[in-house]
Amino acid sequence: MAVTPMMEQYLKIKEKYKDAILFFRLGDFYEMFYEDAEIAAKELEIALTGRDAGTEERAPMAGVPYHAADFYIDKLIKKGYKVAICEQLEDPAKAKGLVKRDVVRIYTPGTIINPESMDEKTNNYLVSVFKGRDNYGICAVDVTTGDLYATELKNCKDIKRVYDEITKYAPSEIIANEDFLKNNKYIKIFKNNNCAVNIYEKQLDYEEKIKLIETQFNKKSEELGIKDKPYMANSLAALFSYLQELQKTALKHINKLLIYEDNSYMGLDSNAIKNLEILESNRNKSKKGSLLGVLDKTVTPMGGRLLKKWLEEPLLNKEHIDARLEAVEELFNDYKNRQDLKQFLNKIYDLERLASKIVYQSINPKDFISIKLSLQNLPYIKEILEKFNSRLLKEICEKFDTLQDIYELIDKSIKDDPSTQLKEGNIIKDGYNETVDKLRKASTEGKNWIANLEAEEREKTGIKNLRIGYNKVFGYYIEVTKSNIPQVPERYIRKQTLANAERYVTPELKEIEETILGAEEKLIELEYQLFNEIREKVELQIVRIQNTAKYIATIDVLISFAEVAETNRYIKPIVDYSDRIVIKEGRHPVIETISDESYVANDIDIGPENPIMIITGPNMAGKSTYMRQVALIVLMAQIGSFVPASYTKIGIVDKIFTRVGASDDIFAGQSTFMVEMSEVANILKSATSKSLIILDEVGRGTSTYDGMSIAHAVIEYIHEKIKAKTLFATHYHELTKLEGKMRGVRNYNVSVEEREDDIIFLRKIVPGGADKSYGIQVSKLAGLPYSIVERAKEILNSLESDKVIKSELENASQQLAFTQIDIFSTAKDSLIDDIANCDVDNMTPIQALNYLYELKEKAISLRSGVL
Ligand SMILES: Nc1ncnc2c1ncn2[C@@H]1O[C@H](COP(=O)(O)OP(=O)(O)OP(=O)(O)O)[C@@H](O)[C@H]1O
Repeated sequence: MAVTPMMEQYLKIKEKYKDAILFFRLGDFYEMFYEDAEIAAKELEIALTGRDAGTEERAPMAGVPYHAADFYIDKLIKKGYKVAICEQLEDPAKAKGLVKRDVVRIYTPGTIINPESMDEKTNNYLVSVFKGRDNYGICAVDVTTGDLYATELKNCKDIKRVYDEITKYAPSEIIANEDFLKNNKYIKIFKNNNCAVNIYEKQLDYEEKIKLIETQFNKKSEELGIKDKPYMANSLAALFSYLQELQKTALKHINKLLIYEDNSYMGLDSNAIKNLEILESNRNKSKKGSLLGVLDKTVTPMGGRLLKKWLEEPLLNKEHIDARLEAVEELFNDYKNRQDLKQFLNKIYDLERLASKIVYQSINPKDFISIKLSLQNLPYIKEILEKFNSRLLKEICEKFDTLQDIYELIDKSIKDDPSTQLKEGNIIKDGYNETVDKLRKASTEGKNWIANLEAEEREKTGIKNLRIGYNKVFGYYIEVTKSNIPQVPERYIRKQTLANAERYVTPELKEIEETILGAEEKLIELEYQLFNEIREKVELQIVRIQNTAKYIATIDVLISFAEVAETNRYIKPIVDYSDRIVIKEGRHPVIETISDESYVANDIDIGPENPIMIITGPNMAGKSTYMRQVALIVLMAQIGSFVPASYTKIGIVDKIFTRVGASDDIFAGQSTFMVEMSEVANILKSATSKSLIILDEVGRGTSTYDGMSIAHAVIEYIHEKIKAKTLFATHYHELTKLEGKMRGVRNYNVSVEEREDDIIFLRKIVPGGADKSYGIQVSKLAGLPYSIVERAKEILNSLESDKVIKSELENASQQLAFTQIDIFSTAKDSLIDDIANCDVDNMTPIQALNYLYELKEKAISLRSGVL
């Protein structure tokens, strides 16, 4: 049996889009067939039916209504499918034979353009990566806003670095050349985070690739800054050809290429962003409980997105930081104008995403009203901006384009309450176009004619409930109920019989109908055409709209900083190029807002002569909080925000590193200790004297001695080679001995007060090392059942007199002395004497451990001939 012509058409198109679910437009529905239908029925929870395909078996079919398609497309995309939209390319009513159809757009996670389904304060990035040996080109685009960023990583042997760069964008889709995907353990992490990762390579000559990019921006490669950046150019070319294939439209809103270098911003790797809980809290993966959660008081989606970007890209240039800080200060001090500005910002819609909808031709008349209502506020915003004097606000004010010509165009052309559908009319305002006015008159007058005719016919026939109605099949008709049929005059022509009524037409009614319907049809067509013309006119101004949108975003973030500073009692930090970090009465910006206990402020003062702080103290005392608070205050200062402290002077930091707890690599299948060590290695490789390093219990992942030795060696390396400012929290109290031995090392502890069996956390950082661990007391505080705490104490006591442990320690120390260390016999004798004279039996395990540690050091010194 031959398949039906429509099915043949379907199969032909489907053949070209095998990897996508094909939405095949049939009238008011998108239908899916065969396997696509089965997937859609399951994933979208819609009915699976069948359709005669001309074959022996009916073709499985599932469909969604055209008007609700966005919802279903989103659902499939979120589940990782690609969706191809096949439209009718001609009016079915006018088509001769089979309606022409073809795919007009393909949606993937990184290319959906329906902003309603996204969090408005989050960008949706598609990242393109090109790898050539150890060089990488990376670019990221948000097609809903037109934002495009690109960078190149040269001689990059560390794939984690590339992972960090991509992770910054939290992409929903990555395309890359095959090389990049080969043996790349991080791909799994992206996929686990619901990011689609696929190979995409366009077989073009390099010259053709450059041409493709130049055409997109209408600029030469020198001007674009990609001339000597072949890897970046490759990634950009792949991106644009991919988008063109998918979207089949010119991408006019992607008109700016923002190139940045490795050192354009403070280096913040994915670990730091995660450990410092900058964008989301680690506990519940939400904005609440993160720095972003505290700082975000933005009122526009554009501001919300920009704030995220600023948080990930703290500045390095004092002048730029100061410009932001001065603006925040001015807004902070001027409550009245700040509130006025905020009130106007509050009325502004997402201009960036609306501008993109113009390009994609998915904008509807109501969206235009949103644009108009937004633009209406811009002159007031500019007026208020004129009252400010700080550099940044002045500059924004000067460049601020109020877009009033666009406002006027929309105002005079689009109705205030238009329909959302383009093909329903009711779009164009009266007075904008003469023909529209005329047609509209004809159609409204036509309606009066109908009303008059109805009254006339009632009069003539004496049928009181005679009524003129309309439906799509018969057009206008006269309806008479069954009981009145005997009164129907002969000139009525019967058209339809209903249960209780009959429907008729008359020649006169048909004449009026023709005039009305002709006018309405023409009106709808003309309104549609005019709407497209207006859209095209606004599209020409898209860059201006985008620029204004960015200024609005900037003002919004600066106001947000000022508001938070006021609510949370922040102060303006001083930034300079000194190498010191001085913070007085600093607080953790997040913990201070969510903690039940009142927050205890702490100081820090580290610089070239004392760059390393070793911080000891019991569990729960507040070591991690303190270290994170220092990093967060530095970061806040460098994004231009005020900070939670009473005084702050920050010597600009080039990178912040953190080594705390678990990281993404654990998910890539490495052991805790492996991850810990490779992270430490990475920090030691990348940090400079201008960096800030936070190390929380490094060495914990292995046995005590190994761990302690590693911690010791790491501190030594940082002290001698890197000289970075380092905060090192540890439970190894032995490390506090380094204070006397290395000049730049200082001991601090988070103080506690011991009361009988309990401890009280004072949360104050004080000089000196802690001398006890209080592990059991802390577990009691943490709610460990009483019986277990008591049992733990018993065990501790028994351990303290446990001979087995002591003799093991003794054995170990003897082994150390005899077998491992090659030393002169006299020296060896002195060690043996030491061990022999030592009263191990009367030591606690801790003392014994300390003793062993001393022995080890002594043995090492002996070997190097120091003694
Ligand atoms: N300065 C402070 N003021 C008030 N509360 C604090 C302060 N510092 C820490 N806290 C509270 O103490 C809790 C524990 O702090 P933190 O996790 O920093 O301890 P820690 O010493 O790092 O513990 P561990 O060694 O077990 O990791 C925090 O969650 C917070 O609620």
